[in-house]
Amino acid sequence: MTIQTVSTNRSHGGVQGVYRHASQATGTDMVFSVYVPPHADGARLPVVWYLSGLTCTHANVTEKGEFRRACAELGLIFVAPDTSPRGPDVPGDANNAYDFGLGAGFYVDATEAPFARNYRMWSYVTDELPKIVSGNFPLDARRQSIMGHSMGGHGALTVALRNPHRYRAASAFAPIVAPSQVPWGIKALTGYLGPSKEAWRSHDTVALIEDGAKYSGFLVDVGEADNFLKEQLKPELLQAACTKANIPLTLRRQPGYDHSYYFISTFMSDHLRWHAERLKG
Ligand SMILES: N[C@@H](CCC(=O)N[C@@H](CSC=O)C(=O)NCC(=O)O)C(=O)O
Repeated sequence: MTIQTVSTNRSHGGVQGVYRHASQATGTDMVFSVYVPPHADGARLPVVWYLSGLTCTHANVTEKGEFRRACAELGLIFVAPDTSPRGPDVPGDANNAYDFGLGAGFYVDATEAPFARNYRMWSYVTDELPKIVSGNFPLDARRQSIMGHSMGGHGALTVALRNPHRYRAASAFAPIVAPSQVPWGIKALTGYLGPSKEAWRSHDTVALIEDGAKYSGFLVDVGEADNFLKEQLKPELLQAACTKANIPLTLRRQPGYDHSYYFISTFMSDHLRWHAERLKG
């Protein structure tokens, strides 16, 4: 499991790195970023995984997420994977749309041809990448948490609900909470998993909760001026499901904020503090 260093930069006393490796999960090269905060020699640190949204690579949050000052203060490693496999032989959307295929892996292991060969982002983010990061960075695997934005918020919440003992905290910015019920999700889940809605339920936050998944609680921020709020995000469905299942949800509706990294970066340090509280000890 060798990784190649693409770049490293000193930042807030720690190191922001970008790395490349050959992925067995996706059958392609994959690029990810890791911020390691200043720390004592030999220390093992808690880690926050960040899953990005449609059209993103590792670079969007790395360059615009404004997480490093808080991670340095709180002693958190921050890892940002890509959102899909990429390469000349990787199939994408037939019409080059932004919401399927390249940059839009939806954090599932595809079962449908021709996507099943490469689109294995569930295995990548929950299995292969954690092993690679554990083997190359000073992380404490007992202290992990996960967050994400939009499609990545969907990824973070579903990964946490299905692995509640591994991820001690989960939060999201503008997550797609019920992909089975909204256009982005219906397109992606049909394309990757096929038409049977039964197969979608384990990749749908609201359906997972309806089906009995439990979690210690979520922090979710949405912008009230987000153009995707009503058609694609539908936070009210998460609120109803959490209320019914007695899952604590802190849902904050932020007036005037949209879907962009201006929104995410504004509330990033709140989320990291919330994670750090739950990653203590
Ligand atoms: N190009 C599309 C919208 C694409 C978009 O807004 N992508 C978001 C994530 S959306 C849900 O997963 C994003 O994070 N973009 C990258 C960025 O740096 O802002 C359109 O124009 O409608």
